[in-house]
Amino acid sequence: MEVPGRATGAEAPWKQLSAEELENQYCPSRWVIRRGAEETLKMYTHLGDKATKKVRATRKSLLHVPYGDGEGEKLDIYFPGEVAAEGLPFCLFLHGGYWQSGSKDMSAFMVEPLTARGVAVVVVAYDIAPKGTLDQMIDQVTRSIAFVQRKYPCNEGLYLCGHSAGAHLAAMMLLANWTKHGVTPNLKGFFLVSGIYDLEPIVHTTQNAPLLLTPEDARRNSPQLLLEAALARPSGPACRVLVTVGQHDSPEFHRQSREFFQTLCRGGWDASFEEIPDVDHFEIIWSLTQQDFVLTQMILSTILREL
Ligand SMILES: N[C@@H](CC(=O)c1ccccc1NC=O)C(=O)O
Repeated sequence: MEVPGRATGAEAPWKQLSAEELENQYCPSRWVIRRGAEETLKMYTHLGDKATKKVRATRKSLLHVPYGDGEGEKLDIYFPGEVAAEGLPFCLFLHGGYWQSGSKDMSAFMVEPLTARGVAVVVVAYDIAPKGTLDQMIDQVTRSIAFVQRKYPCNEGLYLCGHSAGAHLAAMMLLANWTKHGVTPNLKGFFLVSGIYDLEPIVHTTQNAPLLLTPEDARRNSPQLLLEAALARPSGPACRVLVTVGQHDSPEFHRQSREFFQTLCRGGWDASFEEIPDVDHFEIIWSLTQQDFVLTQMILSTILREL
């Protein structure tokens, strides 16, 4: 089946936007509909904090586990039962915040509903900018996955979920070269939520101030370009990729998700695309605290169907 996409060589659509409009399109809080931008960002922090405190008090967990020697290379593991069991599916979560804000300590959104259904959740920290560069973050995420595979070799599957900038980091793992890590992680699925896959437009926005990405850095770290060039299925055959975007995400975020999905299809990946109704860029992730949220259900049914 021919999947429609941009013809090679055609000008990228974002290049036709004015500097002001580009800034607007890549500032997710300007597109929220139910509350103001500032109130939304506060609520996101508050709900993340609250969910994290709650699961740390109620779930069996291993907190601040080092996956490398760096100060920031830590992860939290939350278990479904009373014991730190091994033969479980593990869902690793990568928080968003434009690679410059957020932390694992306010990002345990999906922990309660997933652990309630028998899935262990790992919330991964990485060094955000300006401390970390994008190349370092990608390397850290790669090592965190190798670490979990090594620690739990009898796992029932590793699933990777990322939000926004975290979805970018997760998507880069579709292209990871595991040979130098001496372990092949049992990756069975990717849940990419409101992500950015082509970083080039970011270079021309104020979001780039702490990141200091050159156009070359952006291209080297863009899964959209890397997959277009590879057009192959780099990972195991039984790996599913769910690309989702919020109904109220900006048109550029919609375009990025749709084009990434189309490229995945062309590369032979088992990919699907869902626009999640009635949510903005932040509601899409904080609603994962709810068992009956449509995206929580999609994640759970993907993981549990595989068992
Ligand atoms: N300064 C941005 C914040 C932002 O983009 C963001 C915040 C929390 C979680 C994800 C985000 N976006 C992408 O990583 C804004 O105002 O929308």
